[in-house]
Amino acid sequence: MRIIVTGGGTGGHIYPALAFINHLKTIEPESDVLYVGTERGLESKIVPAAGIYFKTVDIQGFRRSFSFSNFKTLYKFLKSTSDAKKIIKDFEPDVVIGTGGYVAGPVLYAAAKLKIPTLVHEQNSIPGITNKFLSKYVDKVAVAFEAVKPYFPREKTVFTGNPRAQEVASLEATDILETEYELKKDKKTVVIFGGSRGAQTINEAVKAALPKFAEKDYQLVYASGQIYYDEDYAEFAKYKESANIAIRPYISNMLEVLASSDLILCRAGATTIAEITALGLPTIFVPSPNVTADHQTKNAQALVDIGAAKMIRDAELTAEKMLESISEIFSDESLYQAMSEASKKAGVPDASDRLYQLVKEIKNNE
Ligand SMILES: CC(=O)N[C@H]1[C@@H](OP(=O)(O)OP(=O)(O)OC[C@H]2O[C@@H](n3ccc(=O)[nH]c3=O)[C@H](O)[C@@H]2O)O[C@H](CO)[C@@H](O)[C@@H]1O
Repeated sequence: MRIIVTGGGTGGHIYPALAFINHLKTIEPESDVLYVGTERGLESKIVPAAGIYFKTVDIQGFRRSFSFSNFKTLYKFLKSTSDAKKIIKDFEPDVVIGTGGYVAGPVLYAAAKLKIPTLVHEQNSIPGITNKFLSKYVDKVAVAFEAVKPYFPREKTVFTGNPRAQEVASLEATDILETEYELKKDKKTVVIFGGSRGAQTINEAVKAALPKFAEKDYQLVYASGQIYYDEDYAEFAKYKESANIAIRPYISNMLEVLASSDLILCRAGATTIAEITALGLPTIFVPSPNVTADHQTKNAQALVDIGAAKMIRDAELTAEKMLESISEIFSDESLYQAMSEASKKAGVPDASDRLYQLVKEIKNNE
C-alpha cells in the first residue's frame, strides 16, 4: 500500500498516526508511507526520528472568533492545499489518512479533490475543528468514542478506537521503575503528569503535596513538563533522596512506565485515555479547561460514567484533594478492582486492526 499520513501539532494527534503506521508495516512490510506535517509541530521532531519519510506544508490555525489573522490563515490554507496537491501527485498514494490537527486540513482536502480515497481519525469525544470541516469531503470518519458519532455524517462514521491502544494492550510490567526511576518494582505506584507539556494546576498541587507524598507507603512518578521542571527545580531537588519519589521533566518511556504502575492522575487527552484503558488502569482525571469546547471534560466524563475513573475539576484541584483521591482508591481493594475492570472494558485492544480494515475498504472501493 502507498499511503500518506498527516496530523500533528501535539503528541495526542501524532502518536495514534505512528501507531497505525507501525501496525501497517507489520502487516504489509512493503508498504510505502509518507508523513506530511508542519515544521513547527512536534511531528517534525518525532516523525523523522522514527525513520518515516517526512514532508511539510505551512499552515496555521483558524481563530474561532473573527480576526484579521484569518485572512492570512485563509491565504495559507489555499497555498498549503496547492502544495499538498503537488506532494500527493508526486507520491501517488492509494489512500490518505489524517489524525487531526490543523495540518490535516489542506492535505485531506487536496486528496479528496484529487479523488483519492480519504479517511480521518477523531480521537476525542467532541470533534476538532479540522476533522469537522473535513468530514464533508472524506470517505470515512473513524472515531474513538461512540459519543462523537452524532457530530459526523452517519453513513461514513465507524468506531475503531485509537490505534495507540493496540500498541499498548500487550505490554507487561517490567523492571523500569527500579532501573530508571530508582524506585521499588513491587510497591504500589501512582504516575502523575499533565498533557505532553505539563500542566500548571497539577504542578502546583503536586509541589504542595510533596512533603506528604514523601511519607506515603506508595510511590510517585511525576512528569512536570520541561517548563515547570526548570522553574521549580530547586523545590523538586529537595526530594531527590526520597526513596518513593521520582520527578522528571518528561517521561520518554511512558508506555513501559504505565504498564508497570497502578494508578494514574493526569489530564484527559484522548490518546492518554486510549493508553490507560488499553492497560485497564484506574485514573483520576483533571481535564484541561483550556481546550476547544471543553472536550477533555467530556472525554473524562465518559470514563467516570462507567466507573473507570474519578474526576477533579481543574479549578477545584488542591494538594489535599489530590492526596485524598489517591488514598481513597489505593486503600479500597474492591474499588480498585472495579475501576480497573471498567477501564479495561473501555479499552480497544484491536483498534489498529479495525482501522486497517477500514483503510483497505476505502482503498478497494476507489
Ligand atoms: C492541550 C490540548 O490541546 N490537548 C489535546 C492534545 O493533547 P496532548 O497531545 O497533550 O494529548 P494526549 O493526552 O492525547 O497525548 C499525550 C501523549 O504524550 C504522552 N506523554 C505525556 C507526558 C509525558 O511525560 N510523556 C509522554 O510520553 C502520553 O503517553 C500520550 O501518548 O491532543 C489530544 C488529542 O489526542 C486532545 O485530546 C487533547 O485535549
